[in-house]
Amino acid sequence: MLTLRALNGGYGQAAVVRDVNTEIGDGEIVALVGRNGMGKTTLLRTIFGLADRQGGEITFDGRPVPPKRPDVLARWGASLMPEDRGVFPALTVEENLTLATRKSFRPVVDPREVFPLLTERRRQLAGTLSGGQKQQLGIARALLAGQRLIVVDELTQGLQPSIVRDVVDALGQVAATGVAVLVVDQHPDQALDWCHRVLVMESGRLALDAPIGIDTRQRCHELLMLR
Ligand SMILES: Nc1ncnc2c1ncn2[C@@H]1O[C@H](COP(=O)(O)OP(=O)(O)OP(=O)(O)O)[C@@H](O)[C@H]1O
Repeated sequence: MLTLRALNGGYGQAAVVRDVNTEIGDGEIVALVGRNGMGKTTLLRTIFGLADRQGGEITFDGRPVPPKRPDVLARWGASLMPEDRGVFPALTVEENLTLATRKSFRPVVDPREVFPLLTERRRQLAGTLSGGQKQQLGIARALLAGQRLIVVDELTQGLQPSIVRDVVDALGQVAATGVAVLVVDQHPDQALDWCHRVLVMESGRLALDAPIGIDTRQRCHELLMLR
């Protein structure tokens, strides 16, 4: 579904993402991990046309994705929750959810059931929510808009463990219907427990791209120096 070929990206003259090649299939849940500053966010931004594509190709369901056109991927059913959560602070919670809703698509998991708080606070301005509450709203928006692909930068940022479990469960249910999921997680150790495949970024390149298994875990630990 999403294919990256020899992808380079960054900001103006600054090259950050270098020669990334990978493919994410229907229903696959992929974790993108790496130490701080290794280029995870820039890779996501390059895919979505929010950073400069400096070379390479991106295809989505076989169609070439033009650079600098976030609207195209959105129209094709891909959603991104960026690191800053991407909520509209001057709109209410409900308005934020309505804006993310697609006319012809209802996700298999209702984000309002995953995050009851969003119903309780539906009339509150999103800018007045706490960090963890904004995170729930951002993920809910990504679930509503992600008909084919859901991408979340820093999935567990600010979330209590019980909510993380609900989110992971929801993403699993969504993926079971064929939606692909790509998440950056600041707790790679946890992500390895529930993702199907892991991408490890080092200095803008993919140092590892492998299904989760005993060898993968060990290699990941070495690359991330978790032990
Ligand atoms: N707007 C920008 N202009 C120039 N360089 C940038 C910009 N944003 C990020 N960078 C640089 O790109 C590199 C990769 O940053 P990026 O945020 O993609 O890494 P990351 O792996 O997501 O890190 P973190 O886990 O800390 O968010 C860093 O060296 C960073 O300083």
